[in-house]
Amino acid sequence: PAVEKQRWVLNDFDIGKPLGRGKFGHVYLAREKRSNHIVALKVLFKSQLKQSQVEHQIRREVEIQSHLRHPNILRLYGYFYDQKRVYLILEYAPKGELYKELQKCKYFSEKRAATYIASMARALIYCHGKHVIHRDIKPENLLIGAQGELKIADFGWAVHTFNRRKTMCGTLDYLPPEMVESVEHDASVDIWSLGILCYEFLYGFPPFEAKEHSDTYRRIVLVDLKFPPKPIVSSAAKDLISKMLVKDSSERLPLHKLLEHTWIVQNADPSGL
Ligand SMILES: Clc1cnc2c(Nc3ccc(N4CCOCC4)cc3)nc(-c3cccnc3)cn12
Repeated sequence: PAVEKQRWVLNDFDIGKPLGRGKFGHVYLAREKRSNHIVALKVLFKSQLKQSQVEHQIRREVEIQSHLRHPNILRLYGYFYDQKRVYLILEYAPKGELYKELQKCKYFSEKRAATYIASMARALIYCHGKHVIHRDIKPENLLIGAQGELKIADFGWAVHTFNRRKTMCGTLDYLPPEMVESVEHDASVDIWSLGILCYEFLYGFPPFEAKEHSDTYRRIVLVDLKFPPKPIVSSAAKDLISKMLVKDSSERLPLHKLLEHTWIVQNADPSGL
């Protein structure tokens, strides 16, 4: 559509209040002057991107997110840049950041948690169908839409998995580095992270949290999964989490099976908002 070909410039927007600070710059509320369309404008400083060598990551984020269309994935409408900055034109999420909501509530009810997890599963099924792995599912990357629905934002760590044949026929010798750089993991990394997210929604902290990184690392590789006595959580919820946090990635519950799990069927709001 025409909007895709649009060459945006900063002057096309009225800039509003800062919504918050990201790692490489600020996010502002903004209004596109011709359409009066409200958007979020993420401003990234080229100097900082260069310093942290993340230009390719931003380019990948734009490439991937601009092609995804799903109610639970934040839209990326376009981008532009000037001398010093890169600007991402993003869908505005009117109810802000999910992790602040989780901090406020401490933990979510089983109905709210299941509704969020079901919508995340549907968004990830959509991504995986397009050979996109998010790889960075966590509360900080989730925003809340106008009807309270979850929006996966920040595809900074997403990758496009080449639907490669398992064995590369012929020699690898002629493959460029980016082809040989194997996407060492597959889409099941997002199932694991969704299991962590489900646990954190229900208990208020992630399952393998520890003071030292080395302890967290050990608890993850051992899958040292414990369910505290409080808050009281149904055995159906614990059963689902136990089927997602499995060391062998091929044994993790597939996302479409998650949507048929008793806990989801009995607790998720079918509107999926
Ligand atoms: Cl991208 C993108 C799209 N929409 C948002 C958004 N939306 C948003 C809405 C509402 C409220 N408020 C609601 C009333 O209470 C005060 C906060 C905050 C953010 N925030 C961020 C963001 C990013 C970094 C830090 N902090 C917020 C990024 N966004």
